[in-house]
Amino acid sequence: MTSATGREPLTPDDFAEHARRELPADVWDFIAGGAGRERTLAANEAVFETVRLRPRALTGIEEPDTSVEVFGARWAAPLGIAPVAYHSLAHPDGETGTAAAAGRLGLPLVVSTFAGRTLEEVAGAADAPLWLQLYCFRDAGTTFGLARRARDSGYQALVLTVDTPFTGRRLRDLRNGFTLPAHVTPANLTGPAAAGSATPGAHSRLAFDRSLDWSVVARLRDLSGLPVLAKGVLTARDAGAAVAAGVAGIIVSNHGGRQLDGVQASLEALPEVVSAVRGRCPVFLDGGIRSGADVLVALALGARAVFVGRPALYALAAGGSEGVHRMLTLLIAELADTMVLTGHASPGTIDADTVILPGHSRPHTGNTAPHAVPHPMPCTDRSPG
Ligand SMILES: Cc1cc2nc3c(=O)[nH]c(=O)nc-3n(C[C@H](O)[C@H](O)[C@H](O)COP(=O)(O)O)c2cc1C
Ligand SMILES: CCCCCCC(=O)C(=O)O
Repeated sequence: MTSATGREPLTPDDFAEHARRELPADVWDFIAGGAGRERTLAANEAVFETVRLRPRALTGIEEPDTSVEVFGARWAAPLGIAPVAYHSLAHPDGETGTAAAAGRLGLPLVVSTFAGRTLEEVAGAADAPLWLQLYCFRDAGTTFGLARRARDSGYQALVLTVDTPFTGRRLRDLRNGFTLPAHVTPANLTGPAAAGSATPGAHSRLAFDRSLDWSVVARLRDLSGLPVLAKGVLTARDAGAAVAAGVAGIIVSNHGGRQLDGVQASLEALPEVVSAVRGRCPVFLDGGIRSGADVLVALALGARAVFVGRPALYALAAGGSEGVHRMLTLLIAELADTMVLTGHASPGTIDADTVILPGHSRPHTGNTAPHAVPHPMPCTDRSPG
């Protein structure tokens, strides 16, 4: 697991560089790419470059405790792995390798509806919390069957993806004519819900249920007995609808820039959602997290915890399960260092005054409570990557 320069990877970007060399070009494009002109994809990472941290000196903190409690479970850090389809595209270790790596570190994994391993196999490979991400199929029995299997095999929550009536227009995949290699199949699906020979985009248009409304949250919760989170919320209006529908949590996400190109970066949308939720459920974030400092910034703007998507697949491609373990270890170490240097002994004290947002020479000073909501993020100026 060495980079082009022959060195050990030290950051998620180092793993990405390795993965780019390892993977077939069309597989790299499927993972790395976004929708349309990839403006939102670029914005997700670029927005973190615009936030400044405020250090604190002589705080006496020797070893910070990075752990957080989520739905009664202790995570070793406010960090988990976002649902990403088909880990076996990146490495034969697949989702079981990712789950084992996350589990060794006490971090959660959200398993995709389009996992290449069965829910039960993944549950057997991990000690840490598992959540199941759900897409809702036109055949509702398929969706509800997945929810029941998750409950029966010890998954702790369901994550309903609400931003995907069909997958976005991913131009790289269209230009490449991307289809899945024969060995990569959705292990938990059969019949019309399984992708068959169609491209992922075409299959989603045939199989996903576009008639859904927010009442599906209560149906999933009632039949599984599991908490249901909504993933893909970017506005106060949708946050209010999600809370009214009874979600246990919200994941602020634009699907890694793969759905509606041109929407805000996840971090830009976070303060609006946190403000609308008013503490009624925890708010999480994914999109563009590439360092421990990024984790801290998202917490300062109100996230309870964050998830990484592509970095997990890149690390898997670079070094299998060990690669994922290494990448997560680096992120936790970076977070711990950043906490010491900004004066936080635990995630619960990371507040809005820890950061300065673009356009503000001084930090927000009105409310120093943990997870206070600072000024809205102004739009950032950027070009597609
Ligand atoms: C290759 C790939 C596959 C994905 N598959 C799913 C999926 O099956 N379900 C889902 O809700 N989100 C899926 N996502 C979106 C991720 O859950 C997450 O929102 C996004 O990757 C976060 O951004 P990041 O990659 O910058 O960390 C996928 C993302 C990628 C890159
Ligand atoms: C119909 C198969 C689609 C897999 C979708 C995975 C996903 O969400 C993604 O962003 O890609």
